[in-house]
Amino acid sequence: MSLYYDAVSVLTEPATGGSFKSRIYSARNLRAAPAQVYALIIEASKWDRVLADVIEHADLLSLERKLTPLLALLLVHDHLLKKNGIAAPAAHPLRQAVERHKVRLKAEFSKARVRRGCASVEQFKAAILREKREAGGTDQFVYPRWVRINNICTTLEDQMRTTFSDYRKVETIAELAPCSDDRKAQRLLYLDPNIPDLIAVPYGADFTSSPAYKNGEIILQDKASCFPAYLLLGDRGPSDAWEGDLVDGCAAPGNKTTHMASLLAKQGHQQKKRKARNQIFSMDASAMRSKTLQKMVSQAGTDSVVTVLPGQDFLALDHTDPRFENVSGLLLDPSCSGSGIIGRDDVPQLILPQPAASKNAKPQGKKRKRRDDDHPETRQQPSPSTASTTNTSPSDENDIPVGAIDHERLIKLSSIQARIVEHALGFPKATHVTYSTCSIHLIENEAVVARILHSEIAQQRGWRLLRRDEQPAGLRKWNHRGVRQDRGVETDVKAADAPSVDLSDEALDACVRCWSGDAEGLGGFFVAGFVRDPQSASATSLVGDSKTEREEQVDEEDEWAGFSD
Ligand SMILES: C[S@@+](CC[C@H](N)C(=O)[O-])C[C@H]1O[C@@H](n2cnc3c(N)ncnc32)[C@H](O)[C@@H]1O
Repeated sequence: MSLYYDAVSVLTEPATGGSFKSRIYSARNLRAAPAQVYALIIEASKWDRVLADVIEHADLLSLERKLTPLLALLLVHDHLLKKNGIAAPAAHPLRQAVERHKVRLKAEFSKARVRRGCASVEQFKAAILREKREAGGTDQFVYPRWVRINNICTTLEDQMRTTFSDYRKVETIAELAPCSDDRKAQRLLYLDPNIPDLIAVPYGADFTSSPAYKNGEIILQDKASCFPAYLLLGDRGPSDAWEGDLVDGCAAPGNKTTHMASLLAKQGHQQKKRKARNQIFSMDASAMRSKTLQKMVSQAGTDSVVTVLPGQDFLALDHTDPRFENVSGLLLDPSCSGSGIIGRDDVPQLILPQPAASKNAKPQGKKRKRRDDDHPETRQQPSPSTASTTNTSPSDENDIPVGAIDHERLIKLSSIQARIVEHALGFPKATHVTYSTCSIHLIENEAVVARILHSEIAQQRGWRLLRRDEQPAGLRKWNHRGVRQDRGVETDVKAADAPSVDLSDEALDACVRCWSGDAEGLGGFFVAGFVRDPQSASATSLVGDSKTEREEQVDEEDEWAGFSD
């Protein structure tokens, strides 16, 4: 019986870091085998609509008051669909609570199958998976698995000859949509037109045991997360290779750091000839997350290019420190509300039968998708992508959006975000800076950009936005650009007070956006680039600014409690 209790606790406890699967496999409090718990949840989630119907029609929850909706669904799944039935002794009270109703349950299950015109359980399963996709809209919007080729140790051509040799190229992301239960079997591949060396494959594809993944030749990184490094380093070649050192100020787990290293490697022929190689200083204020960063840097083979500064607060970095005197480019991807992160199929959102008490209030058999507040036992936080596909979760690095987002919190976040970018603008030789978030909120995106452009440091030193026509080719043709007003977001702000941003059309066109729920297969994301003419200002006036920043930081100490360690 521990299998079912474990599955219930996994589904109801708040999500912490890591993917759903990795959380189960690393959980210390499970008594059943993690593989069994995971398999039960995944299988039951495929059948949830049917099982909820069967349980409601059999009146199981009214007749067996000990069963909660979630426990009932898991038990009935095994009772009806597992060869050996419920994994508990025959005399166990909960097993008996289900088996007492076996005739009714079986009859309702058969009725549901026949209603769909299916002759076998296999046909039935295919039909309900189709229904699920249609209901979830996932037949229209495809969220693929994104794979970035790591130019430090391989090339796209090499990978096409090896890891992807038996994959068939398709022309659109829509063709990566799952069309059967077995998504892993579909060896389809889409070459991304915006980001060089980026591939999309069907979401179910698993590379974690492939040599290319283990050797760091391929990195699982969402497309939007590749925008900042590409915007910063662009399509440079041997003749105009990047000059100077780079900083990734908010770097863990390290996707964008290793992407910068990979882009530099593409221009690397130059580096061999030069005495001084470009260095990347990569840091994270969280000591714990810096360990992941260091691990990722090593796994990607970038140790010789990247210097990790563990536990380093970017705002405390001294502009006059000789180590940073050649820093010309900085990438800032600070903590944000995470409101652009899509749940995808990480934590299954189960449709449950109605609990006995509320059932009489509604016509029998009517079902709706349960909201979290209907059933405390299903309360769970959305999980990533993916993000992060490098076995880290945006929940580690950003706030997790649950329902409406607190406006006060957004204001605090945006103020730190702006301070972080303004600090970046003060490095004496800096000429290029990118700012990104996985938030969909104007206040964390375009509004931060406007605030930065108006800042004293930006004005003094001649910083401006990198215009669309100056952006790398792949981003120039990306059509989702900055917005003047929030779109489809849920906050506690009244419509009349909703902010709008004072940026010119050209400035908005310089901002790059991604949205979930369209044909691009991404979550919400934002990135903008800032540039300056190196001749346009001196660095001397900046030392005083940085002291003030540190003083301000003490005032806002409560913000720093947000780190996960
Ligand atoms: C969105 S995550 C970064 C993800 C990372 N860029 C990647 O692509 O893998 C934000 C990170 O910024 C770090 N952070 C926030 N404020 C910071 C600061 N002032 N200095 C350094 N790191 C900071 C957080 O600890 C968190 O790990």
